[in-house]
Amino acid sequence: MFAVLLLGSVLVVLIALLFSVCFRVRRSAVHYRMCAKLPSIPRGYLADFKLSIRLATLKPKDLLPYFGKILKQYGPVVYLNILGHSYVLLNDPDDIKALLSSSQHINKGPEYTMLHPWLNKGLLTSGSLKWHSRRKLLTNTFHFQILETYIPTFNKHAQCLMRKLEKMIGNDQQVSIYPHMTLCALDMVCETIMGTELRSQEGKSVEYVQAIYTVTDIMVQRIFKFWLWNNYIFKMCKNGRNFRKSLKILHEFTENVIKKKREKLDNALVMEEISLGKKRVQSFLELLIGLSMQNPEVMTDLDIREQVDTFLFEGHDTSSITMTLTLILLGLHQDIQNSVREELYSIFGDSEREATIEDLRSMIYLDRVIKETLRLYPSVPAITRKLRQHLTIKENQIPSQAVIGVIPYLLHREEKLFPNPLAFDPDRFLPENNCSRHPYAYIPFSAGPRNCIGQKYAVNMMKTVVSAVIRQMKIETLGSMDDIVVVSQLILRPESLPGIKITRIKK
Ligand code: HEM
Repeated sequence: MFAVLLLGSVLVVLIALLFSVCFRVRRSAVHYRMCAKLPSIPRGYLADFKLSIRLATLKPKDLLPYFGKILKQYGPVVYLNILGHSYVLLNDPDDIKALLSSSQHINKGPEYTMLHPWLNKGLLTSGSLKWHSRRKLLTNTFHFQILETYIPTFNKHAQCLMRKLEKMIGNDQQVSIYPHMTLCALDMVCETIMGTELRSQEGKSVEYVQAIYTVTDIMVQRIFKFWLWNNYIFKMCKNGRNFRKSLKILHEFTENVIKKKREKLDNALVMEEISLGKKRVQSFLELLIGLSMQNPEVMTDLDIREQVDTFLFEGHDTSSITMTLTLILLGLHQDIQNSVREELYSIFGDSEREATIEDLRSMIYLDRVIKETLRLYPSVPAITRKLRQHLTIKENQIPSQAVIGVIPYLLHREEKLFPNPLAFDPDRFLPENNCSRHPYAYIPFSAGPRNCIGQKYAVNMMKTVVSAVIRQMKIETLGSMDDIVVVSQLILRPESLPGIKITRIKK
């Protein structure tokens, strides 16, 4: 009897396995049949293998131009088979709208899993279920009334930056502003969102910033170098060891930020008020700590750390490169810089007072300058999604499980969307020019339900810093636009930038 039962069970398991294999093979066959109908670069085992090798061996600075060439030759919809994985590049605003505006296609591509050891399932990397509840929760902490309270902190750190830049005035030295902008942005994000002073501009968190560079650099290498995909191989190689070392620095840093905040809130009464919802929640870290007290299983320490890591990274790295490039581009276009300064004089006159939220709103021309900087150099140069269902775009149907890549860096340089695309011209964003443009032709903050939660925050921060500099200093860039060399490392990073010369403006 026992033997019959055992035999029966084995049979059931075998049949289930057989069905599962058949289902997968069938699904895979359907998948590849649908992919075969998509416009593509030359196909075949050899061509696919060559493509994978090419991507793995390209220099980082050549990646975006390489995808640019592919899109020019085969686009705007191109299928790529990278080691058996289906990728589809989209470069038409209508198709991009179909993808990004959908509430179905909100799961990120597999490259984001490389971020998991660092950001775990923070807002940027989480999948649908967790993402929905967290996004709803955290959106409140970016309400415009809360953003307004951040302006004095932005001013404080902008003034600290000014004091550092002033030391570089007049001694004919070439200034590399990117490291200064990075630390300034980090101080701002940490103090506003986390409510904790970092003083990185005073030389306190250099190790953290260096660790971010190491981690993002290694992650991008891993995305394209398929032999590093395997966890064991990765762990054993030099890159894997450096990655772990830097990760330790990053996690200790954020754990410290959280610890400091917890200490600040250690006053039992304040804690009680937060958990009872009596106190107005000011920073998002307070909100998360308050929730973890009410419901420790729903908001664990790891849950808090993943959001802190995500917001510190996304918040400072994206804005610092944009502020740097805005100043460099203004230094290359003196007429545009003068127009920005005129606008600032019309707002502030000769006064040296700090900017208010109303002032920032009045900086309409500077707004266009920042938009144009983000057009040429979107801080997030590429976005991916993994389809959970088929996606229909015009005559093409892309199967579920395919990974879609949208590359704002290339989209924003399309001649038919932005004539003379390499020219720096803020007037492209005059209302009369905006209204005839497709809303998905310009997407530096992405679009749809998974767009950037920090967009307004970032614009306020960038206007505060750039206006503080341009009100008091003349920037001259020593070089040309060709000297701006950027690479895609999940976010845009400079490979080399022209230096600038700073002169004080005589009043
Ligand atoms: C120039 C500044 C910025 C740019 C260009 C930018 C751009 C973007 C883009 C394109 C995305 C979508 C990424 C994707 O789909 O993979 C995104 C997401 C995100 N950004 Fe920003 N960002 C900026 C500043 C900020 C700031 C200041 C913060 C926070 C303080 C922030 C927090 C986030 C978060 C948390 C997400 C994930 C949102 C989600 O998936 O729901 N960003 N950002």
